[in-house]
Amino acid sequence: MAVSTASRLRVLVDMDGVLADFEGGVLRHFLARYPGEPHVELAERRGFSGRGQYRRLRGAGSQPGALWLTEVFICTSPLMKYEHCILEKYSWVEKYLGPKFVERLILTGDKTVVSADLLVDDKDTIKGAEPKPSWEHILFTCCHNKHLELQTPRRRLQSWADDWRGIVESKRRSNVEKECYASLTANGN
Ligand SMILES: Cc1cn([C@H]2C[C@H](O)[C@@H](COP(=O)(O)O)O2)c(=O)[nH]c1=O
Ligand SMILES: [Mg+2]
Repeated sequence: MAVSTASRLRVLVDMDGVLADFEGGVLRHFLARYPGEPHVELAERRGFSGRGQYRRLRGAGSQPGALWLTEVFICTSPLMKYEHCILEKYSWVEKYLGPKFVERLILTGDKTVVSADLLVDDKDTIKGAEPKPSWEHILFTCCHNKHLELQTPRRRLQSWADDWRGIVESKRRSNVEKECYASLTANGN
């Protein structure tokens, strides 16, 4: 069966805060290392930078899914202090998602230059060299962003129990509609 290219969808799925419990891990690590120190409960987290919120505090005192015709890549930014982080990210993906996903791991400091239809990511603002990224950013709800009100037409995915299939299918429909419209106008209709 011939399938139009607009039906094929590429989805980038972020790692920290989306597939891996980055915030829970940081808090557990902090409590183990600094027992009794003031800390930020997950319910109190605001803003992407946990480090920033901890600084202010001190100053003051899995399972991506895959639908037919949907390519899924893991798209993650390494820490600037990258010595351990890169190996750990590869090992995490191999351990929890399997070797096939290791081939689908994209490490980049700039997600705007990666081409895809959707990017599921917990970071509320994703900026980079490309002012108009090809993907639509779906904000994955996380403790630090759940209080943000999104401007229309921005969309959220509350968790992996939420309707990610609906988002993928609506994107596919919109791509197919755009392709039909483009071919109609190209044919002078
Ligand atoms: C300070 C701080 C850093 N991060 C880091 C952790 C990851 O290396 C990247 C985000 O990676 P992602 O796969 O693109 O989610 O930033 C963070 O997530 N939060 C922080 O507070
Ligand atoms: Mg993230």
